[in-house]
Amino acid sequence: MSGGLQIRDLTVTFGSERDPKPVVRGIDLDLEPGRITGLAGESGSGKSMTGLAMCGLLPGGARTGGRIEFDGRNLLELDERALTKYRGNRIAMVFQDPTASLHPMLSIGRQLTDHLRVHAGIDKRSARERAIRTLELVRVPDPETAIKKYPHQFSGGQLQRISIAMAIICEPEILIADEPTTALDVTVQAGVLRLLKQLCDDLGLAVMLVTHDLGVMSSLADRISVMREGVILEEGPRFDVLRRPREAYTRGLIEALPNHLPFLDEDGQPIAGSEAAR
Ligand SMILES: Nc1ncnc2c1ncn2[C@@H]1O[C@H](COP(=O)(O)OP(=O)(O)OP(=O)(O)O)[C@@H](O)[C@H]1O
Repeated sequence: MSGGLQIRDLTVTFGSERDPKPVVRGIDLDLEPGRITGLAGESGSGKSMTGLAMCGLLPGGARTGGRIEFDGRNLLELDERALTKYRGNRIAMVFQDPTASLHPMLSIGRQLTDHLRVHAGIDKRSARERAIRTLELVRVPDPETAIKKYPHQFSGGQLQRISIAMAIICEPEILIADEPTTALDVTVQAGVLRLLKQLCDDLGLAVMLVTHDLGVMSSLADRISVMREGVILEEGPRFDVLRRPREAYTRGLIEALPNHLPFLDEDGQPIAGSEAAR
C-alpha cells in the first residue's frame, strides 16, 4: 500500500526483561489518506500508547517491537534526530487537553509561527500569513485579532481548534487525535468533530481518532478497531462494528453508553432509526 501509515504486529512493553508488562500486544492498523480510523476501548486498553508509539513519544522504559511503516521507513527504528523530521511536521498529534500543546505566556500567533519556522523553515512574514490562513481553516473567528491573543483569552472549544491549527499548520499527512473532545462541553463537541472530518476530507489527512466514546466514533470514523488489554478484538467499517458487533466486549461498550448509542451523523445529529443498533 502506498501513502498513509501501516502498523504491523506492534508491541509496547514495560517492566524488565525478566518481568515484562506488555500493554500493546501485536496489533495491526492501517491509516489511509482521507480516512478516519477509530481506535476504541476502555481506559488502559493501550490506545494512547499506540498513538504515542507513532510519534516516538512513549514514556521512558517502554520497549517496542513490530513495525510502523511510514514514508518507506519503520519509524520504530529511527533515532531521535530522524524522528524530529516527522513528528509535528508530517505526523501531528492533538490531545485531550488543548492547553497541553499551548504555552500560556506566548501569543497564539507566536506559537503558530514559531512552530512553522522550526519545522518548515519559512520567513516571519510568510509564517504569519500561513498562521492566519490556518486559523481560518479551523474556523477561529477573526484570525487577525486571534493571533495577538493568549490562550487564556479563548474558550475550551476555541482552544482545541487552535491546537488543531498548530497540529496541521505544517501540512502533516497523519493526524493522531487522542480523545480530542473528551474535555469539551457537549455543546461544542460536535463542531470540533465536524472540523476534524472536514480537514480529513479537504486536506486528505489520514486521521487516527483515539477515544473510549463510541458515540464520538459513530459520527466520524470510517473504520473502527476495538482494543482491549493491548489486543485488537475486532475491526471493520463503523456501522458494521457498531450495529453488528461480533465481540461481547464491543456489545458491552455499546450497552454501557447512556441511553445506549445515540448514533450520530457527521453533523453530530442522531441518525434516524439508530435504535436498530441496540
Ligand atoms: N510509564 C508507564 N509505565 C508502566 N506502565 C504504563 C506506563 N504508562 C502507561 N502504562 C500502562 O499502559 C497501559 C495502556 O495505557 P494507555 O494510556 O495506552 O491506555 P488507554 O487505552 O489510552 O487509556 P486512557 O484512555 O486511560 O489513557 C495501562 O495499563 C497503563 O497503566
